[in-house]
Amino acid sequence: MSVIYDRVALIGLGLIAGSMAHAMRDGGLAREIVGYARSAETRDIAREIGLCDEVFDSAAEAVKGADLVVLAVPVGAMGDVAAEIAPHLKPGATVTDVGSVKQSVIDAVAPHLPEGVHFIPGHPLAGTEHSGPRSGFAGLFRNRWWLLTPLPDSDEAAVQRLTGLIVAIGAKSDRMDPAHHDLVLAVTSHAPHLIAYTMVGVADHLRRVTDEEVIQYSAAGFRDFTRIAASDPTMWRDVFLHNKEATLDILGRFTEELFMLQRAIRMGDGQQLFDYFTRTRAIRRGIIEAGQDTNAPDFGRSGETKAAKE
Ligand SMILES: NC(=O)c1ccc[n+]([C@@H]2O[C@H](COP(=O)([O-])OP(=O)(O)OC[C@H]3O[C@@H](n4cnc5c(N)ncnc54)[C@H](O)[C@@H]3O)[C@@H](O)[C@H]2O)c1
Ligand SMILES: O=C(O)C(=O)C[C@]1(C(=O)O)C=C[C@@H](O)C=C1
Repeated sequence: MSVIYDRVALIGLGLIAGSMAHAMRDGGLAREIVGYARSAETRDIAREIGLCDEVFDSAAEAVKGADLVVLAVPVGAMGDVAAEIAPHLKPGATVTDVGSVKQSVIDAVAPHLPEGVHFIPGHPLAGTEHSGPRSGFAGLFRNRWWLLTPLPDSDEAAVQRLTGLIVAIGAKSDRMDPAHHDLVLAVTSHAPHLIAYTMVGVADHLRRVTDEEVIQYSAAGFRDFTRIAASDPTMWRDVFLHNKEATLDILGRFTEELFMLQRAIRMGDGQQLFDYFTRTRAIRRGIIEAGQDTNAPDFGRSGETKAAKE
């Protein structure tokens, strides 16, 4: 493959930036990959494992001369990072982000960026419960969606070039309106994470009553919840605080459905339960038939756990 950007600067050196670095290097997609992370420990690890060609001690230094700047920090930190790098950006550079929420990132970042710099917000729909500079791997984005939410005045050539990188990394690219993105992700990612966190919290309370049985005999479904609930607390705190309206809307709908099923159980209404589960099974089968179930089993790669990062 051929070089798409001469110099790429990764701001934040965790799971997503690290996976991009591996994928870009494997594909020869950038002549030079440089990076910056806030914590000195993360920068030292990144240097030790050769994650980038060079790791700088400031974001301002890292973005100098970069053709593509990727903001890969928690969504609550995007605005401050944008303010810090803005005076140092090369004219004509593209700035993108990988945040899990789009409208609030646009509101926080766009006002800081100078004219002549192309801001193209994005979100790869791929991740694991691991984080930190050791957790990335080249195959993370393979066959996964990577959504772009360009602004009305985004430069089409710049969007095409970024799309070229995303496709070369192995992902599938699509465009979406930012508010619509936030609603869709509230359903497919944000509310499910909150439910997983809650379920594991409930089990933790119960564990004290049942003397560890809940954890010891945890079945596959609950294990999946614990994987999700091991995700990074900073990242997910920021997701919920910055996609508040959509998440609360979906959680309201979720609660109504839960009460409806709760009532069916109480009333012994087996038909209602059966019909409901038949409908949800058909949805799952539809996803598989459409080839959308790309959650390959090798995603549980070694790396720091979210809790042990930074
Ligand atoms: N993990 C996922 O499943 C996933 C998937 C898609 C998108 N995202 C999004 O990607 C972004 C990064 O997530 P990740 O999983 O790579 O996180 P991570 O915790 O693995 O890495 C985050 C990096 O940002 C750095 N950082 C934190 N605050 C900073 C600040 N104020 N200034 C500079 N650096 C800072 C940390 O040192 C770390 O290097 C987040 O916005 C997240 O919403 C995550
Ligand atoms: O597989 C996982 O660990 C994930 O939760 C990844 C996941 C998701 O919900 O699908 C999490 C957050 C992101 O913004 C994108 C992807």
